[in-house]
Amino acid sequence: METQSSIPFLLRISSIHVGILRSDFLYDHSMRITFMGYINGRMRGNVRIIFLCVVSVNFGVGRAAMVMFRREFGIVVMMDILEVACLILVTGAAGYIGSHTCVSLLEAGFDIVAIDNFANSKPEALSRVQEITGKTFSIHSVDMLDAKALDAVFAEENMEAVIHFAGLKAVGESVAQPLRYYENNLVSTINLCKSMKKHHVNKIVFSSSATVYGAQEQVPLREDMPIAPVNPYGQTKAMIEQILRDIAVADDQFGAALLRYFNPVGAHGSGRIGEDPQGIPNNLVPYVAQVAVGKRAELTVHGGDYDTPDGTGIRDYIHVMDLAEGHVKALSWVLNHTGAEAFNLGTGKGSSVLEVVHAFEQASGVRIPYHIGPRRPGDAARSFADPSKAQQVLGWRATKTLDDMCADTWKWQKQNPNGYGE
Ligand SMILES: O=c1ccn([C@@H]2O[C@H](COP(=O)(O)OP(=O)(O)O[C@H]3O[C@H](CO)[C@@H](O)[C@H](O)[C@H]3O)[C@@H](O)[C@H]2O)c(=O)[nH]1
Repeated sequence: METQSSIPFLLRISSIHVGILRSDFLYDHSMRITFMGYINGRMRGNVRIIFLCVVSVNFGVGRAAMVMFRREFGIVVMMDILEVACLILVTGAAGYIGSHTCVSLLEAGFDIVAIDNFANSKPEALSRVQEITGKTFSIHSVDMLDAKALDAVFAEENMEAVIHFAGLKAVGESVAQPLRYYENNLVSTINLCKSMKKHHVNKIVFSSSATVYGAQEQVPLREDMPIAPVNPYGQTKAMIEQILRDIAVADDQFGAALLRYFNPVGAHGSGRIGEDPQGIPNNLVPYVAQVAVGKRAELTVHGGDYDTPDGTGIRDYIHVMDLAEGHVKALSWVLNHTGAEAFNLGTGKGSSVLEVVHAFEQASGVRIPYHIGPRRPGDAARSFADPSKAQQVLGWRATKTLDDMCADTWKWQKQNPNGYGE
């Protein structure tokens, strides 16, 4: 496996522009391959025509470095004969990781189609994605258990690939309601794969989870370790990974990136989008943020007697914007590859519960009251990634620190004490 970053694209003749060339003219439009005819100003019988073929398929990298003419006068004829229109379906787009990934996709130059049933998320998240990026996209309010409604989206839009986030995700709830989890997560994915096949869409990035590893003794966790999920939520992630692997065996055009996230936290740097848990947060950082903003009295630390330096559990927290960038890299990879591959998306560095609490206190300037309670059933003492495969194959690595994660979470929480509201 080698790092690969070129992007396939659709070609279409889009437009012809004729204009006056001024000094420092800059034609800056990523995502286009532009064929330029330049007629210079000295029209003395020997009109010189210079054809330049300008290639920009860099999805945002070095946009401004495209073409610069330094001529005082002249006529420029620009014919956009080829246009990249790489349209990506994002399922569960309004969710926490989905909405942040939409921002990264749009900023990288992809077009998106968003679908969500808004069972656990708010349309406001997508309005804010449009506000942050200044870009619009179509939004379909669709429950993926409704195969017909889902297929209608495929019939209407001409997608290249899918990023599949949609699914139920609460571990405790999955133990209490296993059938609901198996039905929702598996049937919606099967409906998705059927529509993909019918409409010849054969590339997918799947939102898996480090939870598929279960309670492993050995850390860091590597993709080639056997997986052994310990709750129905984790089982659904492992089963979907297997479904996608099986499709890849049956269809040699099919490509799937299975992204195993560690502990996503943080928010977009604008503070406009972030995690908006329903009810009492199950996860550490949203809970700490709600204590800091005064919505909860104190944190219960689940166990202070683990075999770790301060006795509290260790996890690999990863900034949600690093994770979002990981999806863009995985998408670029999957568009150029077939087969199914799992990738850990983590930092490779573990932090204890108390380290998180103290980093949050630093970032917010607010003291976080806590007490040490009993261990939470099913929790491992430590879990962190070996992220080297994603680095080598996708060319991705996390860059943000725990302090960045806490600062951005705090900004979001302070600006939006009630999340996206009603
Ligand atoms: O109120 C709380 C909540 C959590 N913790 C501790 O904080 C750490 C992190 O817990 P949490 O934020 O709930 O994350 P995980 O239990 O590691 O699970 C997350 O990470 C998994 C991936 O490894 C995902 O699959 C899960 O969906 C996601 O909830 C653990 O040591 C917990 O015991 C507390 O002490 N108090």
